[in-house]
Amino acid sequence: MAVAEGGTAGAGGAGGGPLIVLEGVEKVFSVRRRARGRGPLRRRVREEVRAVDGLSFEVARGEMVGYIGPNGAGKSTTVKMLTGILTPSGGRLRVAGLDPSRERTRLARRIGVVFGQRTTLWWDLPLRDSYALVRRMYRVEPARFRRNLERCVELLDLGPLLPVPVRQLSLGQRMRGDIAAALLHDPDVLYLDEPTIGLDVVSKARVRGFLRDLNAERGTTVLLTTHDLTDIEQLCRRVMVIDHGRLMYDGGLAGLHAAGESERTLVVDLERELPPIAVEGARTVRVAGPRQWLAFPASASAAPLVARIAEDYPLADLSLREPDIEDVIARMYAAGREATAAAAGPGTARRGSAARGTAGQGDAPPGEPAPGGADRGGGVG
Ligand SMILES: Nc1ncnc2c1ncn2[C@@H]1O[C@H](COP(=O)(O)OP(=O)(O)OP(=O)(O)O)[C@@H](O)[C@H]1O
Repeated sequence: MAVAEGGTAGAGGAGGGPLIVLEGVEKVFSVRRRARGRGPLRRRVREEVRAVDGLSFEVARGEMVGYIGPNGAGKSTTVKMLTGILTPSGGRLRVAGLDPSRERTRLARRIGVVFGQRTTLWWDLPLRDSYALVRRMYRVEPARFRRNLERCVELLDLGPLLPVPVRQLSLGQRMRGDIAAALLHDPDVLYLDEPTIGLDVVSKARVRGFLRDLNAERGTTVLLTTHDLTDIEQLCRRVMVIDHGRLMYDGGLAGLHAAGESERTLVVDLERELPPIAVEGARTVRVAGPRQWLAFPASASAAPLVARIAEDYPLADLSLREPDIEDVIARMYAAGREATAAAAGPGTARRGSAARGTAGQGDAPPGEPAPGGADRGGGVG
């Protein structure tokens, strides 16, 4: 596997080596669906859903990795296998040297999990009491618990919230509360699923700042699932893209933009209505009164472009729009498919291969499918 640029090599779980290892991991669900046709008496047929399909990667201790992909790509299924909630149908999986599904209790002491859309806190209890329960569940020594709680309270500004029942907290307050709960037992790995979803700009900045410090100061390994590219931009030097249960890309964010040929948009407000702006390095894609939208490659810097526009046009205001993750992935996926089809000849398009590092560098063939078992996953959290 390719450890991304900036990936920190380090000691793994039991000894040296990476902290998270997946080798050809698969997860196949067996679902029953009504057969095609009409009428209420249609037969129910059993179908396989290959949620994770030959996934291989490693994460070194201290890395902060973005794990992204479109809806239904297999991200949650991967995280559920990493936490031991689901058993893989095939392949090999280790976290901190442990087999998650077989050694789930031991692993629980080494990992923390935060789901943006659900809470692991007790709805009717004050935040403080939820933390006391977490301490008992994880059997955290009192001194260590006090130390960790004090740190989280200070850095996440939780002091005034400790006596408040969880149900009375705002989304941003609850998210900070959840992040603290996941860290009270000093986990080696933190899995974060959409930690900034629905948060306002200030709360997002606070959560991101906290995660950055946590990673820098304590070396906590973080696997971050998000639909917000700014989360990745500000936190992760490495990003993995998964689609249809397969690794499509593993590398830096700049390489991802290049692979998806994604574009950012500069929204320019002029002092008056003018013909479309003509400036090198961007193209005007929309004009509405004095407002114009200019698209430019996401891997390029906006600064020289802004300077050029300001020099030649009466600028009133401007803002920058990041590309949407789904859009970047869709473009990357289409580009990969076209490249593969072109290489294989006419009429032979197949699913894109994993791009590593930067676009087009060393495409790897998708994992060979292997026979899979069938079980149903429970919810996480
Ligand atoms: N318990 C289950 N039983 C049957 N199919 C499942 C189960 N859990 C997930 N799947 C299927 O596996 C595929 C991957 O789902 P998964 O939840 O891992 O995607 P995801 O990348 O987390 O998506 P999202 O961004 O929407 O959360 C989907 O097709 C989903 O319908």
